[in-house]
Amino acid sequence: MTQIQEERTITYHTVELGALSREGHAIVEITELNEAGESVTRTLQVPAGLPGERVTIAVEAPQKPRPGHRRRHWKSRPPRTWITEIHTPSPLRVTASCPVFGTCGGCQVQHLSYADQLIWKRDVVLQLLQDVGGFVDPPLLDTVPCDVPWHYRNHMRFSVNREGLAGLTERGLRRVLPLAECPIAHEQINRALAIVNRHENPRPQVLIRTATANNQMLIQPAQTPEVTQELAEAGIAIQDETMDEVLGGQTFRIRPSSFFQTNIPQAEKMAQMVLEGLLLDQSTEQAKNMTVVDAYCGVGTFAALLAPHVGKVIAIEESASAIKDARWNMRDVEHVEILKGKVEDMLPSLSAQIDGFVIDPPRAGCMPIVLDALIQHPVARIVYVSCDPSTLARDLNILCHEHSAYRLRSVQPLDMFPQTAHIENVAVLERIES
Ligand SMILES: C[S@@+](CC[C@H](N)C(=O)[O-])C[C@H]1O[C@@H](n2cnc3c(N)ncnc32)[C@H](O)[C@@H]1O
Repeated sequence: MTQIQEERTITYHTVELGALSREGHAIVEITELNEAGESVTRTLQVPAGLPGERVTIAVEAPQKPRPGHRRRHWKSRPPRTWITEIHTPSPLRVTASCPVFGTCGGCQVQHLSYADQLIWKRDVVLQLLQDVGGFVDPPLLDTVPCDVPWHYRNHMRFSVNREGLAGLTERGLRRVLPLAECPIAHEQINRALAIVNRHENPRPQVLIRTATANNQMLIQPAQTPEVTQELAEAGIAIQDETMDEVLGGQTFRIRPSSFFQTNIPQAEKMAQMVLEGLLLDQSTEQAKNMTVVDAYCGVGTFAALLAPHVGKVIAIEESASAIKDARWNMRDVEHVEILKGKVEDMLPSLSAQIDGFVIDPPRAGCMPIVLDALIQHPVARIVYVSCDPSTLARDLNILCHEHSAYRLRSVQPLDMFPQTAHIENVAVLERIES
């Protein structure tokens, strides 16, 4: 069936859904006739669908540019697809708790039971380690669950609509969905959002970061004295420049533009994995003689937690604001050297004898020059913290197979972002003695 609504062409198809893609959408193939009457098969991603389900989907043809209008995007966008009716639901389906799930671009797998989210995430990592990493039988552990998989995000970026209301953007569109509350945002953020939205927000975005150990909060742009007063009456202390958060028993000062872990209970577990991975098989005395590098150190999270256990920590970070925070956070630690710059620039010229590395790069993974340095000067142990399993698998392949410099000891998926398709991993590598 085809409907034309306000120049939007929508076709409807009743289909059986295939596997979940890495983006958390169900894959399906549909065959249609094109304008020339030829049969064309397309692969589509169906949000909020699950493998094996029989559903009717609506497929919206991308709008053609109007005559005389320049194209905004060079690449044509995939058609918007949504489920209009579920005929046979999957046994793994649960009712999503959020009223805008499926429409909002924030979460992808709220409709999949939490136990199955964990299994699916491990399967995604396994596939990538095999296909991209070249590991036949990788030492992959089960996904570590988040004890409470809701209201975990301590940092949210909201967009503002024409009426000045802050919310999340609709999947595939730029329309803002004003929100009463978001089920993955920390409760303190939801309380603040409700207050901020009593007033017209003048800027296109509102960024809210909350502490979980106390009532401190950072909001950008700065709020008016009236809003700040209303927040104070709700028990929220708006900070001017920095806020304090506690992780691993230590207090970290954080500026709005510095990176900090988003899910504190899971970050506690991750920090423990980093320490154990790096210090494995080392006696307390041996560890005290180690020099370790915390590359991409942010505000110094791992460096500060490692410092009490090792002889020296070298922490490297490029962001000026994170470096300011890291210097403050480790102001009383003598055996930490904090270097401001890009890891790819600093690493090749490090002269110290290094015993271990923590690397926690952005989604793009490590640049070839960083991997080269790790291969040319192999260290006993690397703990690689990754927020993108595809770049992790690529880098592990280079370190372990293309150059056979390291053996992969373990890969531990950790659910930092429940209800979403994001997957965090901690991989432990050890040098192969030549
Ligand atoms: C995923 S965060 C990890 C931060 C830290 N390990 C933590 O747990 O809080 C990545 C960090 O790397 C920094 N960064 C990104 N590219 C970099 C580069 N080429 N050299 C140095 N730091 C970089 C970012 O500013 C960010 O602070």
